[in-house]
Amino acid sequence: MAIPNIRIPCRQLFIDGEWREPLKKNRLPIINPANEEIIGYIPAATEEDVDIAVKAARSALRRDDWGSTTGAQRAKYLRAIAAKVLEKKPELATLETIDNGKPWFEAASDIDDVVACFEYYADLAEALDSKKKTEVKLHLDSFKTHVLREPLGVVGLITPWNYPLLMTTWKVAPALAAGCAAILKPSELASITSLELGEICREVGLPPGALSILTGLGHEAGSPLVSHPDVDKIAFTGSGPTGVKIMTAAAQLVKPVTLELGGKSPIVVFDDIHDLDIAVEWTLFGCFWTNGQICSATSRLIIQETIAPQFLARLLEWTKNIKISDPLEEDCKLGPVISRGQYEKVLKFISTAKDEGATILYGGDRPEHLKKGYYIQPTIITDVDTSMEIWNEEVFGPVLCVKTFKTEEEAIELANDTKYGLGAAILSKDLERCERFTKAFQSGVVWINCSQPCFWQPPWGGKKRSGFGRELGEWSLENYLNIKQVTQYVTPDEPWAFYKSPSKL
Ligand SMILES: NC(=O)C1=CN([C@@H]2O[C@H](COP(=O)(O)OP(=O)(O)OC[C@H]3O[C@@H](n4cnc5c(N)ncnc54)[C@H](O)[C@@H]3O)[C@@H](O)[C@H]2O)C=CC1
Ligand code: BAL
Ligand code: NA
Repeated sequence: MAIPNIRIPCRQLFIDGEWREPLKKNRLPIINPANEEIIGYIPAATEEDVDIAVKAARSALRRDDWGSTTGAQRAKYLRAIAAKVLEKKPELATLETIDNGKPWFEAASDIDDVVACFEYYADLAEALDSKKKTEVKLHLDSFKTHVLREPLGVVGLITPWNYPLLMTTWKVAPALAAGCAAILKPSELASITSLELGEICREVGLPPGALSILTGLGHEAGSPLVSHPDVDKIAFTGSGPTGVKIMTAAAQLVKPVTLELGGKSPIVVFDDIHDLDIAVEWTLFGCFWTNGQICSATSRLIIQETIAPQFLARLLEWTKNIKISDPLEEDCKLGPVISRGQYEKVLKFISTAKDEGATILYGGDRPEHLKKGYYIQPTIITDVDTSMEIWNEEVFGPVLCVKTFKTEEEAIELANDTKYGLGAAILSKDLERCERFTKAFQSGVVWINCSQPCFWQPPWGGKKRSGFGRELGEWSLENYLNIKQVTQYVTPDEPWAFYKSPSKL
């Protein structure tokens, strides 16, 4: 597919089905991480805009054109959105690349996932119609009970910058499938494609207020959404500290939250791998894909001592072979990290590792041939101790740290030696051993003989400080439904006879 040249659209906030200027008229720069240039501006919403969007969402839920839709009717909107996204795939992939820095072909594959995800939730929306009302068998005949699965209400969706339109879709598609009215707050570091989703919703005639899109800063636009008394739920993906703030604010209103907060996932490699090169490639992909900015990145390589020298030598050769370039170049495999802040943060992690006594086996700096842009070489760090920051903290950049082990027990202990619990991977020919690790890993996702492939049908989410709740699959739909018990007394002419009846008049 040809990579198109493109103009950055200038958008306003998408509220109540139309483009509206933020009340305070503030805008934020869009920065292309590949050349550090300002390439446009996004609107910056504040509390006042959030309030207008919440009112529009409430009104959508009250109106028949959204609030009384069947799942099958909502499925039509979701399929129309999917079709439009597919039609605009080259443009959207390019916008994603120049906003986020990920290689164009990765962005294009994200857009394919976006399409598939909207289609998948269209199917689930349809299927919801037959599950909307289900009977619950009771142990007696004088009552009967059924359960209604209703839209939860107005939901706030706060998303990160690493998979901008895809993370938006993971939340928007199930929320709309369930019949909620959603307000999306994308990351200020990569909002362009989420705003384009607003244009797509307008083009397909999604009823006003079913989805509003408020770009802006976390504390100005995200925080008022979390604290708004008329927002029924928050779904969040992002950093741990922001997750804590959101949970604390939501707790004041006893507002449910789902939190996906990243991690420090292990990849355990045994000496009985099927093939050295295949295992090396999964190890690289597990940590360096998406420029290393993946919440589930397997950024701790735990390698069996017997194979370590050979494995690391080959890992080095493969790493040197990774093409680092402008992400719009066709065979780019590693682009820049998202922002100046992230660039400095990642380099600081590397220098602290050095100061703490680790060895930078490869990388650790800006690639020499790229003078501008937030580029960092793929970096491999050895001689790592479990007390070091690099072993314990999420880097969110192309940095892999390595530790060796002798026994299975030691490998499990190292794998679980983290406050996080999102992903975990094992590479080994012995499937019984893989089974033992699957049980032992303290994580929400396990990969066997691979790392990172992520499909929309299974559940996604973590445990420990990686957060809680599950996205994707049918699990995500449940996040946006209210389960209502309806119990009926079926013999209303028979007295309940709990109190003593007074004498008849
Ligand atoms: N789990 C994941 O997928 C991600 C993890 N991260 C981690 O987070 C670090 C910092 O990246 P940031 O973009 O600063 O992440 P962040 O957690 O601050 O931002 C994520 C989203 O939350 C919003 N937000 C920020 N403060 C908020 C508040 N008080 N109330 C409501 N919403 C708020 C942001 O505007 C953005 O939309 C990265 O270095 C990385 O380690 C970043 C992006 C994704
Ligand atoms: N691979 C997808 C999920 C994430 O990094 O947030
Ligand atoms: Na950007």
